[in-house]
Amino acid sequence: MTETDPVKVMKQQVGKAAADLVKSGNIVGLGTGSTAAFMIQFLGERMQAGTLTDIKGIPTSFQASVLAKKYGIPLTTLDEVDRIDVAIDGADEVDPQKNLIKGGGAAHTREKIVDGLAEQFVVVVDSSKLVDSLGAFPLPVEVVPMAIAPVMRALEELGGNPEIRMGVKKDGPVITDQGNMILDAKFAAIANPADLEKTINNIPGVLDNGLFVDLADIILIGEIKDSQPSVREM
Ligand SMILES: O=C(CO)[C@H](O)[C@H](O)COP(=O)(O)O
Repeated sequence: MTETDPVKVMKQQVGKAAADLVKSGNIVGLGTGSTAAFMIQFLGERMQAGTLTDIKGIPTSFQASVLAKKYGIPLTTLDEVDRIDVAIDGADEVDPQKNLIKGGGAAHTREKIVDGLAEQFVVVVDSSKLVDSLGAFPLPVEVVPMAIAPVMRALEELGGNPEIRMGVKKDGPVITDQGNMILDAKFAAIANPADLEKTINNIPGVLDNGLFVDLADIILIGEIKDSQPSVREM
């Protein structure tokens, strides 16, 4: 590993540790984001080295699908399999109860489908993602475009201060893999993630929000201690 940026080193380490958990024959949920991208790369390297055979990936986004193809991981769909053995995905925040905020990459709707179906859901983060309580990271909410105004009003009533996520190197809003828009809602604090997840998802026009409650089984945390990268489990 030649990477020198400490955050990238932590992401790389934890991505490798997660890829090492996958067993031959597994159906694997492939997460989205820069940390999950390292995991997909290491899965491909294990396949090349012959230490991992006969796996199939279920991508959580266009990005994951492109990376899987790049690294030679065969893909399948939820129509074709009746189980996902393990899903490995990043997160934007992780609290001590292993609840998450996801969706920094606008992929949380598909991620919740795939990660939630997996027999084991492994989260890969660098140590900067650990928080005492969720909410400093604005909560991503995927919204059907025609409902954007009423959903914004409903989120404001909940204290969410929503903003439409805008594109980078693209004028106008971010459009998700499903053709929808993203609102980022900044709550002062999220006291009850389970209640808020359900309340937001009950607003007509909302597909899903980035609160992942009681879904994660293992959190792998990349950190740097005494100048050495390491991985610990929560
Ligand atoms: O939820 C996600 C995408 O929707 C990502 O997993 C999350 O944003 C973390 O990304 P990164 O590993 O790049 O920090």
